[in-house]
Amino acid sequence: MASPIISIRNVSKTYTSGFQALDNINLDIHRGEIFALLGPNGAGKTTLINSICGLVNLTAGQVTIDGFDNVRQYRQARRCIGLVPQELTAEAFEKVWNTVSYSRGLFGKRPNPALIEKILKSLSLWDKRNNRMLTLSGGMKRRVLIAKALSHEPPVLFLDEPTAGVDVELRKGMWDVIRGLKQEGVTIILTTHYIEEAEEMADRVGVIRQGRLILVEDKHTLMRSFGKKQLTLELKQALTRLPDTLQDPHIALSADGRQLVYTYDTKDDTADIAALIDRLYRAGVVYTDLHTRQSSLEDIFVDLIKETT
Ligand SMILES: Nc1ncnc2c1ncn2[C@@H]1O[C@H](COP(=O)(O)OP(=O)(O)OP(=O)(O)O)[C@@H](O)[C@H]1O
Repeated sequence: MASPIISIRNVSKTYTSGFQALDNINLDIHRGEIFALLGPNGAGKTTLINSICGLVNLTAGQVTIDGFDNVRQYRQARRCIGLVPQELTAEAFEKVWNTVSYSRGLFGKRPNPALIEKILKSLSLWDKRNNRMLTLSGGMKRRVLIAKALSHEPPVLFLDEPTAGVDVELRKGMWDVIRGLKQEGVTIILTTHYIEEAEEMADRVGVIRQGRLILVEDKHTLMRSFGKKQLTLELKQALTRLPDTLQDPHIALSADGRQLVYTYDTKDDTADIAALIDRLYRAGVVYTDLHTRQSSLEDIFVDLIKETT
């Protein structure tokens, strides 16, 4: 297997306040993947990103980026990274084209107007290139920050809450941009509060809680192994209680007695829908409709966070 593009070994961070924000994190990021870092507020996501990018001094441990140690070889390591911070900071009076070109210059790269044009076009910012930053909407400002982060052609892009406060349509547009970057070979690490965002895009998911990485898993494997399915039957007549023949830990009656919900593991071969239907028939339970629902990454995430509380 190819060497990881980022390697994080035994990383801990205790702020000067004495607060331990990261506790012995070990993680490899694969080349070309989209890795989503999930966790509740204050879990340590931004601290981890900032630690990798060399913006936070590590208390212990080591990070290498494309083989470069992010402390001893800071300049080389930093060149490999584009960082889009959570906060929308921008030079208000600067024009879009200038601010993006300037960012490239900061990394000692020669001007490359054709590249800047390509980046601005891919982010639908081309017609805004002569606008001053203060005239842009929040969604546009965020895209300018992505353009700045990409201006020096880094192989790795960090996106801290890329779609926070962005409306649904723009969020979907942003997802397309991120997918496009992956197709160009950029490795992407993002944090998000919108679990749907991770479900939509991530190849792998990491869950961080109270400074500890409690799970790292391929998204599809995670959804298969933790996923549950629910079969809901709309009853013709409300029941006051479940008939004795239907007493089963997998079967529940809704509070109003109008729905019967059968929950089963997607990987459980013993889940037998035909047998359930037969039991309902024998118990004289008549239903008018039925539908199934697969648990989302959000359900899994909420369960995970609960379990480790
Ligand atoms: N400079 C600092 N000094 C002291 N404590 C800090 C500092 N920066 C962050 N913290 C604390 O470290 C913890 C982790 O913060 P961090 O911003 O990494 O969390 P997060 O997972 O990114 O949260 P959010 O989802 O709210 O952005 C929080 O409890 C925060 O208060």
